[in-house]
Parts: sequence; structure tokens; C-alpha cells
Amino acid sequence: MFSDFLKKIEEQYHNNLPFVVYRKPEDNEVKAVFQHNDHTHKVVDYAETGFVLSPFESSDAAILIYPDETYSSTYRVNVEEKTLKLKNTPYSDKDEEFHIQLIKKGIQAIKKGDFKKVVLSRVLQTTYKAPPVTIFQRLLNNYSAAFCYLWYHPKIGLWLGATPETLIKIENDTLTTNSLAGTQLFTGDLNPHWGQKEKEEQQLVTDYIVEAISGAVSAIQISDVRCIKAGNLMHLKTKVTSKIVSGKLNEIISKIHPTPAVCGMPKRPSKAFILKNENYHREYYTGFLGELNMKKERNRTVGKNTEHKAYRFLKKTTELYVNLRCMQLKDNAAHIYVGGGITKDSIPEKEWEETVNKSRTMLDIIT
Ligand SMILES: C=C(O[C@H]1C=CC=C(C(=O)O)[C@@H]1O)C(=O)O
Repeated sequence: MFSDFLKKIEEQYHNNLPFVVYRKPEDNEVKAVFQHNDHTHKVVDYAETGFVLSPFESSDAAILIYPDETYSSTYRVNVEEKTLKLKNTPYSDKDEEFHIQLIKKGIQAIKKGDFKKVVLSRVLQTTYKAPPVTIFQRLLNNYSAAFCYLWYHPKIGLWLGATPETLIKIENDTLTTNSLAGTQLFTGDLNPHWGQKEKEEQQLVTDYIVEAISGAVSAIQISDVRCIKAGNLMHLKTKVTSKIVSGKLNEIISKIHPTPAVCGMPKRPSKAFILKNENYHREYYTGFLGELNMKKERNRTVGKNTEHKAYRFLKKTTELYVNLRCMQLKDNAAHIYVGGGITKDSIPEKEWEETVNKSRTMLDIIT
């Protein structure tokens, strides 16, 4: 029963012990990973097993929740529990002014030739009423195409999100990664017109990913650009698949993260610009999270003309998502993180509006 499953999570939370509960995109299985003590395990080389949460800044440690106990439960989306739309958005003129000035500064740096693209973000604070587990259920009900999660560690904090972006997925020796960028509001058309700014912005991400992984993988294949819906938004997406040799994950992550979908291009100067000018600490927003070398049981049938035999075998899965459309619950407030890609063609007021639209993914479910 899903209610028993939720009770276990509430208990773990009240006992101040680390856990994560999550559902993968378009899946009806909700999984939970529980750690038995409150130790902070840091990832060293990505050969570890557990659920990882990595910050934006690669120099800060990624945290691993040890799978001392794992649970799963089937969950059917409750369609009646649909989004509660907020009438007011909690922004002041000062927030708007600061962010628009930041974007103008970014555009100037691009025109000066410091970099080609930079992703500029902000954090907004608002009150919330519902308990975290209830908010998590609302994520499940409203964002079936996203990776939805509730992550908690008593020494680090509590994060919730519904991200549309896969960073890396490894199945057998196949590595899949996505390039996601370009945003517009969903208005009913699943195939809307895209402007040159969005197309170029997304192409930059694809080119970067291909270049970043090319030394560590073989047989790279790039899909056509597709349009995907994420909550109230539409994005452009390209899927990049390749073959990976085991032991290369650490190298791939260090090359790929943070991608230009969350940082910029080239990486070094755009990141320096972010750290100097954004004026707040991103922490785990625009980092990544997910299963790292987690064991997965599979049923397999063997034999063709002879007797058919079903047996179970263990497989390792790595599935990491970029931590977008997320928030942190801290000091009785929800801290919601939003950003957008800035290029030479960006219009500051439009970019501000884009962050307002992105903030609705979390705002709509917390009251
Ligand atoms: C940085 C964010 O989104 C990224 C992912 C998809 C589209 C984006 C964009 O259109 O700017 C951003 O690169 C965010 O949601 O906070």
C-alpha cells in the first residue's frame, strides 16, 4: 500500500535520518533509499553505490545516501489532485531590477567576447503550508514526465524537485545523455515555432556534450532535435547515445558537468561570471542527482527450442538528472531556484519572464 510506504518515509524523516524518495519519468514505481545513520558520505570516484546528490560547484563534495534499505511502491497518479494555480507570484521590483541588470551585464560580457552563453539564475523565497511528503505527492500527480524527488539529510537539508533533464543514463555499455535548452510557455501546441535564439542556444549545448564525451566513449549517435513538454513549459531536446567502457564515469562527469544548459560556454569564463555576479549560492540547484551503480533485479527468460527458464539477474544502473525546477525547504520557507540561458540575442525582460514561468513548477504545488 502506498500509504504504508509514505508512513515509512515520514518515520525516517521524524527520526532525522537520511533518505531519498523518487520516481523516474513516465514510471509508476516510486522508490526510496534509506540510510541507517546520519553520516555524511562523500563521493570519491563515482565507483560507489547509492543515491548521489552533487552541487553545481564540482569542488564541493557530492553526497551519497547509502542504500542500507530500499523500498518501492506502485503509485497511480491521482488526476483529481491537479495543480493549484497561485494568483500572486512572490517577487519584488527589487528582485526584478537586480535580475535584469545581471542579464544586461551577461549580454555585455558576451558582446565583449568573454564567452558565448551564460546561464543566470536567482532564488526566491516564499512560505509553504503542506508537509514535505504531501508536496512530494503533488509533484507525482502534476509532473509525470519529470524525475520527481524528495531528498533529505539532517546535516545538509531538504530538497524537492521535478526535473525534465537527464544528465547521464548508463544501461549495460550504452551511455545516454540529453541536451536540453530553449524555453517557451506551453499554450496548447506541442510543436510550436522556435526562434533562432533558442535553436542556437540548444545547439551549443549539444555541441558541447558531444565534444566533452568524445574522448571517453565510442560510436556516438545524435538524434534529431525534438520538442518536449515540462510542466507549463516547452523545451528543445537532443538525445546523444554512445558506448562506454567501464571505469570512465568519473572522467565523463568531470568533463560534462556543469553543461552549458546550466552554466555556459566556454565553461571556465561563464562559471567565473556566475560565481562573481549572481550574488547567492546555488548549492545543489544545477547540480545533479540520481542512482549511482544501484543494483537492479531483472527477470530474464532463456532457451529457445529447449525448456524455457526464467531467472533473475542483478544489473547495475546509473541514472543521473540535472537538478532543475527544484526548491529547498529551510527555516520555514521554500527557496525556489530558477534560471535561463543568456546569449547575445537575449532580451532581458523576456528572460526575466522566463524565470517567472519556471518558478511556477514549484510555486503551483506548495500552497
Ligand atoms: C536553468 C534552467 O533551465 C535550463 C534547462 C532548460 C532550458 C533552459 C533555458 O531555456 O534557458 C535552461 O538552460 C532552470 O530551469 O532553472
